[in-house]
Amino acid sequence: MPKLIAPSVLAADFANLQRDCEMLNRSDADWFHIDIMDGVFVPNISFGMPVLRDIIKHADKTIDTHLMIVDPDRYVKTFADLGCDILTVHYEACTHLHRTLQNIKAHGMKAGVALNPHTNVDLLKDVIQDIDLVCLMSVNPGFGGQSFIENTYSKVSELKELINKKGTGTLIEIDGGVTDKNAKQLVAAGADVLVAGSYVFKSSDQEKTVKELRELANS
Ligand SMILES: O=C(CO)[C@@H](O)[C@H](O)COP(=O)(O)O
Repeated sequence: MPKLIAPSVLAADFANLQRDCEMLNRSDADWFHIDIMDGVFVPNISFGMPVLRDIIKHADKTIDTHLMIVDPDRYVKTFADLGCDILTVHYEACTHLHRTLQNIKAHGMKAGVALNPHTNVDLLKDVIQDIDLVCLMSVNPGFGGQSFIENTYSKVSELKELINKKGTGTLIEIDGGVTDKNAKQLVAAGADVLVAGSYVFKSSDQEKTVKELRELANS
């Protein structure tokens, strides 16, 4: 399976969201990565349902939604109704993670779990068979444009080993500080999906950057 690129819309120009969505539609991006932040689980607020509705209206690719919110169960139905394809919740925000994952799947979405940089991948060993995607945070969640945490490579390898051992086919997504400098090493360690925000949207030729990052990840 080819390695996937999921540009993070958090780094888009919010005054020109339709333009940026159309750029992603034209580009080699595989998914739209959407960050929802509540100002409680993380010290930042991104955007909510009305903005997400408009993004989805203009997006013609898989909608990969990363919830950085407390008590995500409250909104599972809402995100399903809006048209999200993948719904990722934080391990650290879920008291009953297994129940939350079943809830997401019951609403017709793929279920993802994100881990903060300090959270050990071993904690997923009893639930990995219920997870479609693990999002390893390679920065502390809450903001775009931060530096990649080098310890991520060993976490990817450990997680890949767990997934292979259990034979679950769970995808590994890396989120935070992804660039051409770390993409190849992340893929070599076992990553399947690379999220890139600033690296794509702050570049002078965004479509070309997506194309080159995708080629690099699959070389
Ligand atoms: O979830 C987050 C941040 O919390 C990410 O999705 C960022 O949006 C990635 O941005 P860059 O680090 O690539 O700028």
